[in-house]
Amino acid sequence: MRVLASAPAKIILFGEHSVVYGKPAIAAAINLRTYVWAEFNESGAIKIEAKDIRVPGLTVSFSEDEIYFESDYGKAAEVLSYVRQAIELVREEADKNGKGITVSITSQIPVGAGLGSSAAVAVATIGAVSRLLGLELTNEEIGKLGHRVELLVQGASSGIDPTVSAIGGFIHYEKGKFEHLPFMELPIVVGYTGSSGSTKELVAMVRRTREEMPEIIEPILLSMGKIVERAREILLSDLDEKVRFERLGRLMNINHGLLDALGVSTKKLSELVYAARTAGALGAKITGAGGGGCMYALAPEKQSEVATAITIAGGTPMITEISREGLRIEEVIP
Ligand SMILES: Nc1ncnc2c1ncn2[C@@H]1O[C@H](COP(=O)(O)OP(=O)(O)OP(=O)(O)O)[C@@H](O)[C@H]1O
Ligand SMILES: C[C@@](O)(CCO)CC(=O)[O-]
Ligand SMILES: [Mg+2]
Repeated sequence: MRVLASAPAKIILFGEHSVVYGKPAIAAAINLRTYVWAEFNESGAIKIEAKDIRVPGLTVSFSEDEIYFESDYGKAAEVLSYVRQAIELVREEADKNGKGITVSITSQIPVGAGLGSSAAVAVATIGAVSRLLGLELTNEEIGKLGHRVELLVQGASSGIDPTVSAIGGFIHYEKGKFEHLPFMELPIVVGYTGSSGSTKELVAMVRRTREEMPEIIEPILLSMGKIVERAREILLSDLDEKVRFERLGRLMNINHGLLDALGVSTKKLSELVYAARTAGALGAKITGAGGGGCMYALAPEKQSEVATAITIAGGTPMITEISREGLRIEEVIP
């Protein structure tokens, strides 16, 4: 039997980092996906084929007639830890530790770019392997297992990324609980800096700063939570669309400034943010953990101008749509 599952990327509209400290956040699934095939193998081992992930620490030596490969096994194993933990959690749930499983991954989501590649790979793996093992889990339950995977690998995770990847759409999230917001098309442009950041390291860095100067960092986190409350009110209001976007844009700009104050922006991210605003975006901010990766801009009727400005500033624009669907079982071959 072979099973193919897929799970989407996400953007965090408001509230990354503060959500780790129990504040609310708003996120949406987007139409870039990670695909995972799962099947049994005869060896009894877990085998992971990650087709588009770079292996760190690989050295290749060429002599006259031979090629030698050396790899830093620690680093190579670490990069696959989300997938390994996802498979192991499902095997524990299914109480079927004995069978070998091969998992094969292809992904459209840039890695370490704030678009939730870690959550999508964990959720799609759990989806495929749980179906292979005959477990009947809801998407919400799979999102919770995805959260456990992120906690095991990163040490800290709010759970917003695996939740939105599993259930899809547009959500308000707070302390493990989510609420679907009314589905709406948002005129956004995502700008990718081309560099990456590690969520594990960025979350740890914010934690250290908060421990060092709680009286300064706590009010910033509180303020981020208030931004989310206002944004939720605006999204649920019957205000005219133009007014709604203007207000959301202002909140995005404040949220970006606070993320910058936490130290998670980079020169390139801020350049893309300012380029987008100059080209007419109503608001622009980092999305996800930062340290590289992506920003997004809200740009009604200005999406192509903003995309051009992001390109000129050295980034890669992506005009994405919100994905109603979360985890999907694409194929089951008996
Ligand atoms: N296609 C993939 N195959 C295997 N592992 C992947 C894949 N995509 C992502 N990962 C895992 O996720 C890690 C990146 O996760 P990280 O949380 O640091 O960034 P992100 O999820 O892309 O961004 P953010 O958490 O800010 O949304 C990679 O180092 C790798 O371990
Ligand atoms: C930085 C963070 O808030 C969002 C990463 O997309 C981490 C998390 O919520 O787990
Ligand atoms: Mg992640």
